[in-house]
Amino acid sequence: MNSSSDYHKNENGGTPSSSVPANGDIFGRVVNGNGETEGKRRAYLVEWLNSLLPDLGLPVTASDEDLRSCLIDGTILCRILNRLRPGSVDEGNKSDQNSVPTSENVARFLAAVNALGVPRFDMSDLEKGSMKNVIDCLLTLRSRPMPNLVADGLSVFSPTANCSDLSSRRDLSSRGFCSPLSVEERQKVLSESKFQRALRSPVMSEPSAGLMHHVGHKFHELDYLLLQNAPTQRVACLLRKVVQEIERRISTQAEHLRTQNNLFKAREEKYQSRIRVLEALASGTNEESELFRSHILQQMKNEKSKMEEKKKTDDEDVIRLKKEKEHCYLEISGLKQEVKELERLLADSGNKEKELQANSESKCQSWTKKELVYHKFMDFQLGSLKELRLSSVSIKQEILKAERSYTNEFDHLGVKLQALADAAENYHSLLTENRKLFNELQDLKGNIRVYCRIRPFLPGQKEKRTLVEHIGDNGELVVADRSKPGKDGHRLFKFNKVYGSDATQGEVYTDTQPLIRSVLDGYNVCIFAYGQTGSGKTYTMSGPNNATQENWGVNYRALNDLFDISQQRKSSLMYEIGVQMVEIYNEQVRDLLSSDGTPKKYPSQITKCASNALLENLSFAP
Ligand SMILES: Nc1ncnc2c1ncn2[C@@H]1O[C@H](COP(=O)(O)OP(=O)(O)OP(=O)(O)O)[C@@H](O)[C@H]1O
Repeated sequence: MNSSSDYHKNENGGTPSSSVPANGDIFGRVVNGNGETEGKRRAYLVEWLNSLLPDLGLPVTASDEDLRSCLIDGTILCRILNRLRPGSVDEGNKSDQNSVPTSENVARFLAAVNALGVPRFDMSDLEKGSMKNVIDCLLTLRSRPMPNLVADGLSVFSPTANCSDLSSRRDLSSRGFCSPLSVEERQKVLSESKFQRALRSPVMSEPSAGLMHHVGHKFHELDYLLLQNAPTQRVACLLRKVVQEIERRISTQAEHLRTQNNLFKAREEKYQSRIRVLEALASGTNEESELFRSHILQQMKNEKSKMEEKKKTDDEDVIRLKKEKEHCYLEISGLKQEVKELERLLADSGNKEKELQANSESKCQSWTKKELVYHKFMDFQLGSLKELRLSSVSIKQEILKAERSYTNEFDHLGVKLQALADAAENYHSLLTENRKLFNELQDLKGNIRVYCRIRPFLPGQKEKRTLVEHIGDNGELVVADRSKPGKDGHRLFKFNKVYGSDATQGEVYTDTQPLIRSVLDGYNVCIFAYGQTGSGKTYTMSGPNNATQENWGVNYRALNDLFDISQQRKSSLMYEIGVQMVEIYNEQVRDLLSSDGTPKKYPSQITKCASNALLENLSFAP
């Protein structure tokens, strides 16, 4: 019963979202005028009419005259009735207004309303009278559950139709031709009505474009969420919901199509059986029944053709819906793949997020450690900086102090330097005087000095006895030859100095060394050794073979002093030192520094000697 009530409510154009109460009780109260104003009732009516006929476009604040001008030709009234009960009345087409008088449309509407038992209005009310009756009539239609005219065996025919006469219908009804339908037929018709309602339900009435719009809206929402960086899980969930919604709608559509198919088949069978019954009846009746039969047959044929057309249209709808279904399946499969891809991406992003999180945590820890280290380092550096500042201050003070002391010292040094400069001025004169005195001393010692050195016995001569009897400090040497008698046995020799057999190379050089200084003072000096073979000349002048510094002879020591003294005097004097080396043997002079490597004989006797004591035509090594 509830579904039936809902059905009538929907059939009458009530919508749950409408601000006009869909409940008939409310309109009943409006009709009864229990406090509601006429304007409000008219507004209710206008709103209902707009919802019933969306193309009507009446303003809610429409006046009685607006309503009258809208309803005066009767076309809208017929459309209202046909919307409430399709096929109830023949609608006058706007384009046919010239051919169909407007009064006929109103008359058809009034006849149909009268048949429904709804309080009607007069033509004059609509033309020029009060619109109250018109509004009452329409609101009653709105509020009253609309009887199923077919189900109730009622049909509103056009006044011009042959069977519009109610009496005829009553006759037919009494003969059982137009009697109320059986319970089974009622249920079928009711189910057909349910089917039609299902077709007009939000699911079925929602065209595929609307469905796609809904899906598109979901995707638009998805895009919006993606743009808003919504969690990917929420996006995946939303996609799943979209897919589920599409699947649900497609399955609902398929179910309705199957139901519709079954209904059409059942209805076709019913009409076929009815045709067969009527044909059987027609075979044995009179003229009246023949007429009725032909009428019924014609009507049934018309209905059959209409149903076939409708079936054809529905088949086309089925094909179209199947195509849409396939298209939706394809879209669903695509969406599923996208969902899988998104889930995979979600998993990847989750893993990456974890990795990044772990990396960021480890980096954060390392940076924290580094920060601590840097803080410590900075503290240490700041401490060091403070110490440096303090030390720099103290250093500055010390520098200032040192500067002052250096200034004082410089003053003292200036004084000393002045004294040194004064002393330096006298230095050269003193030095010259010193040299002069030194060389005068050398002259006093004698320009020619003869020293005697006693050679010790060689290792194989230990059994021999020395002839030296006495060596005096003043250079006396007494040689005693016991083999010779008298004075010949004792000979006295006088030298500048006599060196005993135990005298070292250094002691021998001690008396020669001042002469080297005289050389650097510009005097010519000659040192030579004289004696018989094996007496020790080479040993004294050069030293033994492989001699060390300790055993150096006079030559090496003299050259060494030459270089030392010249180095000491290099600030004031520059010396050029060279050497010539010759051997004179058996009155032959040999150049020992000859460049060809072999000592060659000097070509002539030494007859010339340059002022600088160099031998002419002899090799000179600088
Ligand atoms: N003062 C000395 N102490 C130790 N040995 C010495 C000393 N004088 C000379 N001799 C040794 O005596 C030997 C002869 O000496 P050296 O060759 O110097 O004599 P010479 O006078 O140069 O001989 P020659 O005229 O034949 O060249 C050498 O073996 C040398 O080492």
